[in-house]
Amino acid sequence: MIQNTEKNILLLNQARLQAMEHADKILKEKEALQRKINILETRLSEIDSQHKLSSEGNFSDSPLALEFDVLKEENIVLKEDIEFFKTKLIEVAETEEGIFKLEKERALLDASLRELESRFIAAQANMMKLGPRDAWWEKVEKLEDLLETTANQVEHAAVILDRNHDLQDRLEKLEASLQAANISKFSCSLVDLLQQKVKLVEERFQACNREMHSQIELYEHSIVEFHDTLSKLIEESEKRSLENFTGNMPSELWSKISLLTDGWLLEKKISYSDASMLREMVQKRDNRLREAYLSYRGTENREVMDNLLKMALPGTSSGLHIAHIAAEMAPVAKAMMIQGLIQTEVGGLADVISGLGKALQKKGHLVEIILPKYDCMQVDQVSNLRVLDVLVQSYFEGNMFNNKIWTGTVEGLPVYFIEPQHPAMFFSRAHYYGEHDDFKRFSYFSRAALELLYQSGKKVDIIHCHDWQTAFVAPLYWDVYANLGFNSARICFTCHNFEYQGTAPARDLAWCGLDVEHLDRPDRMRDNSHGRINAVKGAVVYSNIVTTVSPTYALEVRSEGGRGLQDTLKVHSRKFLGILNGIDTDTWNPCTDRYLKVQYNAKDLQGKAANKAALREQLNLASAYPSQPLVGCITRLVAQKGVHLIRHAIYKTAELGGQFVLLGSSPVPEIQREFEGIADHFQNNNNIRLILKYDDALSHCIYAASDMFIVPSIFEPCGLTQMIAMRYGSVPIVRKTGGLNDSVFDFDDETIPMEVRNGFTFVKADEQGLSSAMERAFNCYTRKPEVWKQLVQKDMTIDFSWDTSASQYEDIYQKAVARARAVA
Ligand SMILES: Nc1ncnc2c1ncn2[C@@H]1O[C@H](COP(=O)(O)OP(=O)(O)O)[C@@H](O)[C@H]1O
Repeated sequence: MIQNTEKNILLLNQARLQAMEHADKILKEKEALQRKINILETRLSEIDSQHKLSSEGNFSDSPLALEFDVLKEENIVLKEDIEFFKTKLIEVAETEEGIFKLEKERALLDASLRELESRFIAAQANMMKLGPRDAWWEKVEKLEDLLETTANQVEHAAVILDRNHDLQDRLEKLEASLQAANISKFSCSLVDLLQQKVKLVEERFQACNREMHSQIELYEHSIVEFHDTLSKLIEESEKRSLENFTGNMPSELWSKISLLTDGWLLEKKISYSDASMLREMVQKRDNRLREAYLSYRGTENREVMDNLLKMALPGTSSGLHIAHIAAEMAPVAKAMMIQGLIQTEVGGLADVISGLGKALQKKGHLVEIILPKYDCMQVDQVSNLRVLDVLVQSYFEGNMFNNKIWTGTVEGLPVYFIEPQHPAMFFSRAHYYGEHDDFKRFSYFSRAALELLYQSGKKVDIIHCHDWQTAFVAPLYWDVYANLGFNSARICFTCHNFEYQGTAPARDLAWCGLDVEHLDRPDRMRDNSHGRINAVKGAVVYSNIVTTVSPTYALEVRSEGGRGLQDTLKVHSRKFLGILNGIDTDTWNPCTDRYLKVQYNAKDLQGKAANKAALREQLNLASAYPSQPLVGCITRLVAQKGVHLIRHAIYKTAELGGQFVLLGSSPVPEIQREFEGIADHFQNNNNIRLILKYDDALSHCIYAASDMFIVPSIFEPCGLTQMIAMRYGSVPIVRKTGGLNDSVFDFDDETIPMEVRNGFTFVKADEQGLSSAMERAFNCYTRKPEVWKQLVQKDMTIDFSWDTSASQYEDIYQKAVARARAVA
């Protein structure tokens, strides 16, 4: 469409050039006309003098004298006509003035068009990234229409010029007639003819004049309208680009610049100081850098680089440089269910990395993620994935190994993927976790990730590692890299689940270059209950900040929930705290969720009902009673999630006359088999459905369709499903533990303010507790539909976004950095 617009602009310019030529012609023609009129006047005066001569010769009484008298009168009339002609010519001149005015407008229009063209070119660069484009296209279409109208008017002006030609022809004929009149000594009939022709010319002139004026008026009107649209378009374009660069897109853009910078540095194309200046500008969201990048994007890499460097002026930055080192990240490396005996932490961590990363980036920090390059990751979720023209070497088991470094953006965040060139092919196993050599794989990765940061010459403020897989980063950083002068950062370690601690024989620590003797001590990395070393313990001891994913869980793990680490956590309690996770409110948004049959919001619950009907149809559930309550449950089927209580909830729902949908699968074969048995049992029951697999799309539909949501966990570090359920208007029924205790507040608990009560809870992990909570929920649903509706609406509007949690992380990061700077 932009190309068409540009074509139209070109056509319009051509038409205008033609119009100018025509205007020149009109001028010339006018001059010619003037000359001819002069000639006519001369001839008439000649005739006059002849007439005089004749009068002096006393022909007054002769018929010739009479004829001369008549002619004299005719001449007078003719003179008057010529005078009239002259007036008309003046009017033509005025018309010319109009044309000149028009010409001026055209010049203005030309300038505006040139500006528009350049804005179009600039806008083209961003066009593909603009959000909803309908309004934009509408404007462009309107502009195109206007251009077309203007072009038509110019064509019309050309027609008028043609008519002027016609007029000239007629004048020529008039002249010829006059000559004829001269030759035949002014016969009366010829004079008549002359008069008629003059009249005709006059009429033509008038018509032409009127038409010209109306065309000029129309043209002027179009120009005004054109300018209006143009300024609106410019205003809108500026607004859009501003929105664009402060909204979601800039993340992507800044991430790209950041990745380019690091790539050039690693490829030794730019110096450390240039790279850090560029990074600082990225951190400050410096507009000059953005503009330089946009204008040189698509040209040679060298050119982009030179121009970005030109922009790199020293400055100060308030944002932090934060590098997350993790084993998962949604949606590119969100762990999948693995059939096998090994229990794996899946799901939650991946969501935290992208959710927290995006929220911190929005707050103005420079956030980077380092992940392993798994062969099974979803590469289609990475933008601009490319391998750097450099190999980063890292130490492992006494040797140096090459690592390929891939870069790309995921959800607008810059991500580095490390692909080890190690014979064991650590991350080409078609699985994320659950390999016999996981300890080796992830200690290798931790070392390589630090090596990447070190070799990039980055002055990172915070290195944030997660769970046992990257817990090695903390001791490696302080025992190895700080000694090399790479010590600007503070280490934050988040344990998402103390169930998994990464233990191994002490000697295995040496693989990644850690000093076994130095670390295999009760106050360092030796496990508290057996002789192995413990990766999570090492991170707790060696990190500057230690967090877990909810305040209640942080309390629980200081007693038996710590799975042996309670004493260590108590010793380090001053740097340990719980921060409740958020949910990704872009992914989990019933107003925009593309998986839903109908999108809806808290004010319009009809949409929710439509999703319930759609899911019932999809799963072949009874649909005779739209208000029959539907209970949902989406979970990994592992002991932590309270599988026996989930099973009980299915039967209890059937007993209470509701419908139950379970989406889940288990890495534990016995549990998987048990639930397959329950699924078979209810196969012909049109109120119970068990879908024993991992299905992201279906999970969205279940959140939207269900009225209640069961989370009966034995322990739950944070839990995301209860928060997602609330956002979709499904009231949670949960056990009071960990993050469930921090996010769900019992509807009937009068010790809590009414406005925060949002679900149904039970304390004891037994069937009675769950049954009683379910009965209370069913009661409220069936007996007090209005109260229930208000509860649903309240739940849907609770803010579970990452914003609050990210602010807490920001706060502890900043305190740690400030302490470090004070010490320095
Ligand atoms: N079978 C499944 N199919 C689709 N999504 C699932 C399934 N099981 C769990 N999930 C998703 O995984 C995430 C679970 O996060 P969380 O509640 O923190 O539990 P976990 O302990 O598994 O990390 C949620 O986003 C949930 O929707």
